[in-house]
Amino acid sequence: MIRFENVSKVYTRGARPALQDVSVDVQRGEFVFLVGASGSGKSTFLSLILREHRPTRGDVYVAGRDVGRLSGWRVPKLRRQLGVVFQDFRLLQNKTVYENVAFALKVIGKPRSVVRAAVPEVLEMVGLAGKEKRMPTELSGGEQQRAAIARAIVNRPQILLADEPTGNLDPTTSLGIMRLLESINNTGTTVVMATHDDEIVNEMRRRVVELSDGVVVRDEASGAYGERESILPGLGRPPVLAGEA
Ligand SMILES: Nc1ncnc2c1ncn2[C@@H]1O[C@H](COP(=O)(O)OP(=O)(O)OP(=O)(O)O)[C@@H](O)[C@H]1O
Repeated sequence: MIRFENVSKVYTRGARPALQDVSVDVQRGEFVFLVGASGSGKSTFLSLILREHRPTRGDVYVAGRDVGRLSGWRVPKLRRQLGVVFQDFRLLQNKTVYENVAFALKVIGKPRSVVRAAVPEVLEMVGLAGKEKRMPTELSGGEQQRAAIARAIVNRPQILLADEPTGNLDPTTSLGIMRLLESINNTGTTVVMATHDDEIVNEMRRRVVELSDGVVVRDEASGAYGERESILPGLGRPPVLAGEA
């Protein structure tokens, strides 16, 4: 579904590459955490999928298309296959929850009948039924992120990209957001999530791709946030219930 083939990205000539010879293959339906220190290249990785930038070397394939070589007029079609959520939610502040989600469909020309059917359904799915008329400022952080996720998936994209979606949320709220992302993934949507949230990565036990200075230093099928687990066995693992061991 997403394939990076020997991808390097240099933003400024002479500067250190933001990504260096990155090769990663994400299958349809996978859930992948992108981890790494600040500046390691996570956002750059996502921006190449979105064709916000083009690779300096190598190729990025999304749903079979070489997105670096896509002509400009095809980029909107690519982006329709991609839902995106951010740490800071990015809701339109002068629109209600309903309008925020409906807007995502209207701008791509969906007829009113589709909007009327799809918006309540997706708001129900993310747990915001009954809060359609609230303005973003009348929602908690977790609810704002749920609204942003609803907006990202209302068009049923094949891929959901999330850049630090729990970065502004407390641990309990974050867990709720992760359960939601998990349920979206369970419907077949491929999810790639950049995060610093070690607790969540350790809890979820999904594939982990770790970047360090733009280089993939780890790619584990069912990984933890960091290597320290191998030093401190048991850390971050779910507690073993009595009788289970
Ligand atoms: N638009 C840009 N122009 C120039 N350099 C950039 C640009 N975007 C990112 N960089 C540089 O590329 C490197 C990787 O940055 P990137 O934002 O991808 O890292 P990150 O892992 O997402 O960091 P964070 O966790 O802080 O969001 C950094 O050195 C950064 O300064």
